[in-house]
Amino acid sequence: MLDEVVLNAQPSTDKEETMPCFQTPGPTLTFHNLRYSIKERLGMFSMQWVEKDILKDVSGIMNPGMNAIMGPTGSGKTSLLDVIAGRKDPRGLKSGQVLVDNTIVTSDLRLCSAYVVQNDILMGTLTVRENLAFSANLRLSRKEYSSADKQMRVDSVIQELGLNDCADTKIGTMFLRGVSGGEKKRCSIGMELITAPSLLFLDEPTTGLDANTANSIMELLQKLSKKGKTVIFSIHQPRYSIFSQFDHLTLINKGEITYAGAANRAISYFEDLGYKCEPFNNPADFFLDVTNGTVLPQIHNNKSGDQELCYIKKQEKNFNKRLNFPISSRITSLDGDECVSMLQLMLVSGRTIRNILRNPQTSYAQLFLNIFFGILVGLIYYQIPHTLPEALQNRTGAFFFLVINMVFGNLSAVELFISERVLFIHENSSGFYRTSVYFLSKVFADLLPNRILPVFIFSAIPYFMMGLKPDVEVFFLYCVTLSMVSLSAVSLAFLVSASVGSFAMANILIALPYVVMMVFGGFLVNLNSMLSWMSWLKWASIFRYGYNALAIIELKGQVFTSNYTSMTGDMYLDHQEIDYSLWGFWQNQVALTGIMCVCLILSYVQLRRINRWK
Ligand SMILES: Nc1ncnc2c1ncn2[C@@H]1O[C@H](COP(=O)(O)OP(=O)(O)OP(=O)(O)O)[C@@H](O)[C@H]1O
Repeated sequence: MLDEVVLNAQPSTDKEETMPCFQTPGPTLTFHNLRYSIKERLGMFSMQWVEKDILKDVSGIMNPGMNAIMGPTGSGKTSLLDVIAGRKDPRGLKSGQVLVDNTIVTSDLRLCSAYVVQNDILMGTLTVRENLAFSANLRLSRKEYSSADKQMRVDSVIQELGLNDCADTKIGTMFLRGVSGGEKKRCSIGMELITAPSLLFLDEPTTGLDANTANSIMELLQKLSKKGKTVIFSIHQPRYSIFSQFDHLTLINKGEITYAGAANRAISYFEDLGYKCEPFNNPADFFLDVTNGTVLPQIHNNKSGDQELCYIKKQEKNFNKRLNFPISSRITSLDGDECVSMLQLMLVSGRTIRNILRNPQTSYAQLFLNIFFGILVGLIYYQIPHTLPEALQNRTGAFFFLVINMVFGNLSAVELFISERVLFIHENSSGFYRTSVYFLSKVFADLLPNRILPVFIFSAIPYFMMGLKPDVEVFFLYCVTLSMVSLSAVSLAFLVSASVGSFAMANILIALPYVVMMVFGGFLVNLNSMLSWMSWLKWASIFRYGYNALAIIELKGQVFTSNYTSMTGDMYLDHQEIDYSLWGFWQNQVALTGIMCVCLILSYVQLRRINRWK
């Protein structure tokens, strides 16, 4: 269920408070004997799989405050964070439980907690304020929050995160320089704070930031934790000023916990075990050296990690007494699903349109390409005569060329879902909107305006330059045919785009069906003389349906002459075995509509099947 989710959100009556979204007390999270494994193929071509444990029977507690998960590269920090945040594929969890305030939670925890990913995932063409408003509008209940309340929530998050100066600056894209890395990270945190979560997960929040920016991000997190939130984050090798802000430390190495307890007790714990932290050494570096085995104990000590395990057990006992409300009560999906879906559709479509308008390079290129090829086709087939053989050869050639342009001119559609894949996965799994809403927003806001309008421009230019039938109805049917060809080609590109994650794969996969369809289009090869077991492919050819429909509307009822003979268009269509009856024409449109619908339905199915687990 990916309906609107509100976690501990304050009702609108709280709006007079200065920072209502940061007031809630955070829960205590514990995890017990977690064993998480992944399956790996033995060799590249091997059919055998082995299970590799990446978390080995780990337990711990995270109380309200700053909870750091630290360890060397590949130690399992992110995996531990993802498992306790409900973001990792649950099939890999072989044993163990995660409890929040003494209630067992499943992967649904992701719908009622906040998770800030390592690589900021934001819409680059929108400003900081617009991104935050998008999160507020989709995730705050309409029943509890008026538009003014949501606006106020956005303003308070901007103020709290110190984003005032860049609130109206765009995040930035490949073509557009936007806010700084630190501001982007703050905005990502703000996207989650909009729902006033009391439990906040962050995956390596300081990675890629300079020392000062990293420090200010951690100060911000500490400020939030002081207001009672449970902040849990993975971090690689923090400097001392950052380490000193931790309340609780979980040290992990090779999937096993080497320390879990108060951050300020960690040094004495390791000293008790015989490891000595040199004066002026950064404790974080010291702990990593110990876990890596770079530092050896200076005195032999029989104490083991059991001492710390006792500490964990004692804590467990304490928090077990505190029985708060069950976590499930935090998930408040709204009544009136239809209304919610319509609102989501409006908001997501609005963002898509805004994104297209602010990033118009592709649309301009598409329009320019259409005008260019329209004029080119018009010039090549300028004023086609009614004398044979040019009359038929040029007309059929022009139709096939038009269809080719229509199909291949829409290749750019393969990028649609690929370019936003990460954003979609993040927002969808965090409960911003449903898959169907995202899909329909693309259909309404991209497919229709971006793929039909340019077709009419492209169709009109060569039609009059070529001197085809001067008849309004015929011109209209000609435009409808080319639009249908365009839509079915785009739908196929959508299907490929929703099925794969990389442009390289998408280009290979889309080129293959387009070329096969072109060969079976009825112009390059006589389909009646083909091997019978291959000729069925003509039924799946967009080119064939488009070409046949154009040939019918232009050639039917025309007479072409030469010095010695004359030939009707009907005779030519008969000869090509093209059914030019009324149904004969419309069955091409029905087939194109069918291809379009099947491709769109399959695209939606593919979007739903995208792996949302990390
Ligand atoms: N889905 C997966 N498929 C294959 N291996 C995985 C998967 N998830 C985690 N691993 C492996 O588990 C180990 C721990 O990975 P994880 O990303 O949790 O480490 P980390 O401590 O966060 O590392 P880093 O600091 O480099 O991000 C690594 O060896 C990693 O390759």
